[in-house]
Amino acid sequence: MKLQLNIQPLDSWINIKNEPLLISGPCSAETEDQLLSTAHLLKATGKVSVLRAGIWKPRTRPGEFEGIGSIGLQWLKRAKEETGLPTAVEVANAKHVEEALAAGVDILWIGARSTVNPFTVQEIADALQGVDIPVLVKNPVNPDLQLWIGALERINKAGITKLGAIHRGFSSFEKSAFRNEPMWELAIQLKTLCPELPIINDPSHICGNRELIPYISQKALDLDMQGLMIESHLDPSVAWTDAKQQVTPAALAEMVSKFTLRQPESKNEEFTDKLADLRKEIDKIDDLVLQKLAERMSITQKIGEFKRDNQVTILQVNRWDEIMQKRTSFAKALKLDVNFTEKFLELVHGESIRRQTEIMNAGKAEAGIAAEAHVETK
Ligand SMILES: C=C(O[C@@H]1C=C(C(=O)O)C=C[C@H]1O)C(=O)O
Repeated sequence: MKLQLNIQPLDSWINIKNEPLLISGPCSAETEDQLLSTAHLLKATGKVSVLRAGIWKPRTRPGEFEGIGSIGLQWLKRAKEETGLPTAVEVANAKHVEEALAAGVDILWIGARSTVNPFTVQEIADALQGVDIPVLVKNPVNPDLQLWIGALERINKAGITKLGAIHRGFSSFEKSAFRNEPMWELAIQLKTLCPELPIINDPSHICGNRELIPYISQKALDLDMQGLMIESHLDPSVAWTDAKQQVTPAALAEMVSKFTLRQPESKNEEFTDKLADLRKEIDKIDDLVLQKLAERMSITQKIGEFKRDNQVTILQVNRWDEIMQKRTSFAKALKLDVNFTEKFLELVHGESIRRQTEIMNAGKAEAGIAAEAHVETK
């Protein structure tokens, strides 16, 4: 089902100075001088459309720098007066909203740690009733698309139509090269559910280091995201927060000048004809893959009946191990990604087991079988 949000197009509420839309500024406002100097340097690049700065910082443990607080709003006001750049801050409760509105902040964003809590989001939404201001909603910390959507809906229901999402990646227990796993598929799902919702990528929080930011930014642009929020600091080495992931305004400008900007579609006839031909080939192959999968499933069902009649368990680890070994080395030879192949085979195995469970327990475990099928198709 499509997501019904009442939203206005991004370019009707942000004056995009340069493609791609770039929101930049320090992770935290530290001193008036730091914020103003950074703002002027960003403005001078000619590439930045909005100045961001965190002034209320949610920290995991007490005792760390929790943001400069309300005084930072006055610094942002000055930065805007001096540079002409509209400003954006993170708000995490009704008081933040009221103060930010009173100080003339142009754009508000809701952080990942707030998006996870519907009470917090509702409090912010209530404080925004009757206000006309753009709001950007970061994805929740955990990979839960429904929570992200729920927060967008709450803000939209409060009457905010200048609405966007920020993709900042998701926490994971697994060790990874990223601070937050991009899990692009969630952002893609959100875009599929609501194509008119602008999604802005936040490579700084996905990467957690400067080095990977160009790669993630380019990928986000190639996935047709509408903009980037990149943290910058006049001297990242002395930044009070997130020192490793901030870049200087000069490095930002250089990075952005190297991005390749691509269009979501082309009207070139030669291109569209060739694309249509290639897509026809894909359609045929997908049909064949599905037919073959259906054939495979009917054989596993036969095996299920055979096992049921001979009192043999469904799971056969040795056989499964053999399949994984053989198929992944075949996949390698075919130049298929091994990780992808493993994930695909695991899905197939799961479905094969589910079908055999149905056969083996017919009439005995209807509710459980239906529940598993439901989980898998959700
Ligand atoms: C189909 C079987 O049952 C299970 C499913 C398998 C499969 O889908 O290939 C392999 C091993 C078993 O865990 C089988 O035993 O061969």
